[in-house]
Amino acid sequence: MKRLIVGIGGMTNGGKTTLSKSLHQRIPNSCLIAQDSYFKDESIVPVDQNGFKQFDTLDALHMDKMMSEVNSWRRDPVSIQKEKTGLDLNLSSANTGVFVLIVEGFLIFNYRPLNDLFDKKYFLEIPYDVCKKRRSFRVYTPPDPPGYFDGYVWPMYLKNRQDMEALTSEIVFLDGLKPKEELLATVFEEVSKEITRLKAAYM
Ligand SMILES: Nc1ncnc2c1ncn2[C@@H]1O[C@H](COP(=O)(O)OP(=O)(O)O)[C@@H](O)[C@H]1O
Ligand SMILES: O=C(O)c1ccc[n+]([C@@H]2O[C@H](COP(=O)([O-])O)[C@@H](O)[C@H]2O)c1
Repeated sequence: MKRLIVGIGGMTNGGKTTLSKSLHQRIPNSCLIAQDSYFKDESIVPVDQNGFKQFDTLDALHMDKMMSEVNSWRRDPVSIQKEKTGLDLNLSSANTGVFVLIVEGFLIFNYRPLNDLFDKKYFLEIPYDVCKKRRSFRVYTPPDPPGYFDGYVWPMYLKNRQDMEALTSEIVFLDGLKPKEELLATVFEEVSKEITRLKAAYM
């Protein structure tokens, strides 16, 4: 049984969730893990010197829990898939197939233990004004307070991006302004090639 782990990183509102969900739908035997399911409760997230809650850092996330999910999949992708989809796989397809884990999130390449696991890394980027506009339509829990984007989110993006580039390489940067269908086609084609390569190596 072969495994492939694909990372869909990117800026806030770059289009990670949209792309990852479509990719998951298109790829058989795939699972999806989203980093924003692992935010700590706001009551334990500290504020910075400006009074802004510090959500845009690894400390705001239960990365231990996220890693344990990822490692469960690595140990036994068939069981995890069955758990998530309710569908059983026959043994021969379980043995010969390629299982794909899609991991999406804004800090997935900043966390070394996770970053080390990716076979393919994509990063969706969009310009400042588009990012600010898309974010203004999103309602997080808790919602962004006034001034949060310019006072906290954007400066943290710049810092996190610098840290990411110091830590990792081989990232494919994607222009998040491109139509959703085009982004999906690009990534799907590359991942499909990798699946074919792994299948051939298996035979
Ligand atoms: N390629 C795209 N072109 C235009 N809008 C997009 C594109 N991808 C996503 N969006 C929109 O941008 C917003 C944020 O998308 P989302 O996938 O939730 O981003 P992220 O998960 O990176 O925060 C949503 O309103 C979504 O419909
Ligand atoms: O999902 C949550 O619980 C949550 C609570 C507060 C804030 N967030 C924001 O979620 C952002 C990352 O998610 P995303 O989908 O915008 O990439 C990050 O910029 C945080 O400020 C997310």
